[in-house]
This record gives sequence, C-alpha cells and structure tokens, in this order.
Amino acid sequence: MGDAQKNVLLKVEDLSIGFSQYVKGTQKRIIRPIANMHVEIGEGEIVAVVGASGSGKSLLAHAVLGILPGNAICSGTILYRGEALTEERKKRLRGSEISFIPQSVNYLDPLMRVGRQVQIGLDRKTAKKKQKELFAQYGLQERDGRLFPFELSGGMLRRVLFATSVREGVKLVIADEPTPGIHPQALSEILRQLKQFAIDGAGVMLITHDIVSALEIADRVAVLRDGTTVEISDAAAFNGSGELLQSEYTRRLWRALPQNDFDLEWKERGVGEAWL
Ligand SMILES: Nc1ncnc2c1ncn2[C@@H]1O[C@H](COP(=O)(O)OP(=O)(O)OP(=O)(O)O)[C@@H](O)[C@H]1O
Ligand code: NI
Repeated sequence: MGDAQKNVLLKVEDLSIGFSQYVKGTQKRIIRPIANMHVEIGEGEIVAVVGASGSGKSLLAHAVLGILPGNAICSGTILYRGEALTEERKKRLRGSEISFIPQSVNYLDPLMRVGRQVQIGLDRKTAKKKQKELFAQYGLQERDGRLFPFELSGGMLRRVLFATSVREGVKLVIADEPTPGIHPQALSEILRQLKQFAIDGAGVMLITHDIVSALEIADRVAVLRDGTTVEISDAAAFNGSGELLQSEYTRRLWRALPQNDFDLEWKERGVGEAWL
C-alpha cells in the first residue's frame, strides 16, 4: 500500500497455531506449524501471500475465518475493522462480509447442483439471473448449472468456487489458491474480479504460488516461510534482481523464478519449482 491514509481492515499479529497430536497412540505432543506470523490488509488493498507448500498460508486463512480444525490451539491478535475478530464474529461475517475461496473444491456441497450453490447468499429475486451472469463470466455453460460437483472438471469446479465469492457487500476476500489449473482467459477474469473487489473498497488476501500473476494486481506481498512472516514488501520491490527486497530468502526465491535468470545454482536445486 505505502499509503498510510488507507484504513487498516485486517490486522493479524503474533499469530501462533499449534495442534495437539497423539504419537504412538497414547503420548500427546503439540506441534506448532505457525509462530509469530503477522500480516495487515488495508481497505481497497490486495496483499498476495506467498510461500512454499507447508509454509502456513492456508492455516493463516483458516485462522482468520474461524475454520481451524477442532484440535488447533490458536493464539495472537486478529483485528478486523479495529475490533477483535472473535470466533462468534468470524462466524457471523463468514460468507457475507468476509468472503472465502477455499483451496480445495471439496468445500462444495457434493449433493447440491452447482448452479444452486452459486445462488446461495445472492438476493433471492435476482439470484438466478446473477448466477447465470457469473457462469457466463467464468466461461461456464448455462447447462453446467444443473450438474453436481462430481460431473465437473477440476478447473470448472474452481470457477464455480470463485463465482460463489462474488457477492455484494463483501469487505474482505480471502482467496486460497484460486487459480491453479485454470485456463488463461478464466485466470485473467479472476484477477480482474479480485481487482474489482479492491476498487470497490474491499481488502483482498490472495494466497498463491503464482507470484507472477499475483504481481499483476497485488499492492503488497507477504512472504511466509516455515510458519512465520519473512517479509512484507511493496509489489514494486519484486523487480529486477530484487535489490529492494528485504530478506535474502525472498531475493533468492524471486531470482529462482523461471522467468528470472539470476540464480542458476538455486534453480538447479529445484528451488524455483518448489516455490511455484
Ligand atoms: N490439521 C493439522 N494438523 C497438524 N498439522 C497441520 C494441520 N493442518 C496443517 N498442518 C501443518 O501446518 C503446516 C502449514 O500448513 P498449510 O496448509 O497452512 O500450508 P500451505 O502454505 O497452505 O501449503 P500449500 O501451499 O501446500 O497449500 C504444514 O506443515 C502442515 O503439515
Ligand atoms: Ni494451502
């Protein structure tokens, strides 16, 4: 953002998440995949959250949404519009003011036709019309609306999932990997819609492995590593050889991207692929 006048919408501070697990049947231990994580999103701002697989992106999203598994122990501060985001408040805002595009298409109801699922939460009088518009927008056929999730391809399901997030009155969008397996036209439509959310004043958390696409729309980028925040930089810092980036870790990842030819040693070790 680099723009101090914008109001902070979401502020996550000192987030830690642990899980109690049983080892060898009886011994209980706590693993702590997230520690001291922080991120901040302003109104009208898009923050891309990037990091290797297992770095804690989805857990961060689930903590904000209040959908961590039952054995999770979560501590830290999550403020939304300046007030503590309590579990009760999360529940109330989820699906209305706070919109979520999950990483897994398993979040769709397997027993409900997909057209119907996109209509949920829309104004009842215009729901059908709006759903048809959304389908057209994301390259889905009208007849696809009558199908059940198992009858659609993975890429189609991703587009259905995305369509369920497009609602009026959304103030915070949390998109967890909305684009893998999506053809270029639908991808640019999704990026365009995320940008539109921000133009309309919403904050957007865009979790992704596709940093190159994310940089097309992101204001800032938060880099996670092993469950903690390594750095948060303006999108503009992801440029050239990355000299404006704060950490060596981020710089190396940036340089190891296929399009960037700076760090061949890391590339040979496959770091760029792990990142993507
Ligand atoms: N329910 C759970 N119980 C125990 N550990 C978990 C649980 N869920 C996630 N973890 C661990 O927390 C870490 C972060 O997981 P998370 O799903 O947030 O990663 P991610 O960055 O979203 O990865 P990906 O890019 O593959 O989606 C991983 O090491 C994972 O094994
Ligand atoms: Ni994830």
